[in-house]
Amino acid sequence: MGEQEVPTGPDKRRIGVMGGTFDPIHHGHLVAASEVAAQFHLDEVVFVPTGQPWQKSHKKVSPAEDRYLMTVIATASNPQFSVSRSDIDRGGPTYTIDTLRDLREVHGDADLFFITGADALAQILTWRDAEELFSLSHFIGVTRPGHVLTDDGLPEGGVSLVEVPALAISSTDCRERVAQGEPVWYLVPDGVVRYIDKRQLYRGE
Ligand SMILES: Nc1ncnc2c1ncn2[C@@H]1O[C@H](COP(=O)(O)OP(=O)(O)OP(=O)(O)O)[C@@H](O)[C@H]1O
Ligand SMILES: O=C(O)c1ccc[n+]([C@@H]2O[C@H](COP(=O)([O-])O)[C@@H](O)[C@H]2O)c1
Repeated sequence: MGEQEVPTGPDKRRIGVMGGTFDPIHHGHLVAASEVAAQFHLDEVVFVPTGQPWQKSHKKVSPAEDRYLMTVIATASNPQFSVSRSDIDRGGPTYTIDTLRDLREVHGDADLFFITGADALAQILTWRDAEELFSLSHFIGVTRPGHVLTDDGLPEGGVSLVEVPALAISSTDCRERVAQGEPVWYLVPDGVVRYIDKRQLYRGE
């Protein structure tokens, strides 16, 4: 496993931020967060489920409370992982610039490391206030099967690229499997399988 050197202040807490729609959260998200936490010696990874993901407004997205609870269930057993309601409670469309400002208020002068898959990293220049994002957090792009990981066009020194164990899992595929009556065991944590069943999510989609 690689060890990563990135600029940081002395004795500052190092906090990973894993933003996502998490509809549902799956093992691809969890492995990415775990691997980055290990390689970057993070003290904590905060998972932040989106409120309204504006770039997914053409898609049906499950209620925020269901996505929040699945994220809590999936991360509960890891003492390094926590979940923030910041994007959900702010209301309106979710912009990462707001997420990072909120986390800065809560975590003082900690170093923030925003974790994105290769697909999300490729879109980052379309995000609100893209140029300012890099002054609030370091960005970590992780490999994802089917996507090319590159920092082309992104600010020098603002992004690290990291190889994580390849899990060809997507939330879209999980939703489609449930809709077709196929299993999602071992693609998502056991408690999330049970929660999807209990709340009858993704049926008939
Ligand atoms: N299998 C995976 N490997 C690495 N990164 C991933 C993986 N799945 C998702 N990510 C990253 O996790 C973050 C949140 O992803 P998101 O919640 O949109 O999941 P998704 O599987 O891409 O969902 P959907 O299929 O609904 O678009 C994004 O930065 C995304 O790139
Ligand atoms: O800030 C933006 O404009 C922006 C646009 C699209 C996505 N994001 C963030 O990127 C993360 C992954 O988003 P998604 O839609 O792939 O789940 C999540 O934290 C989103 O809030 C942020």
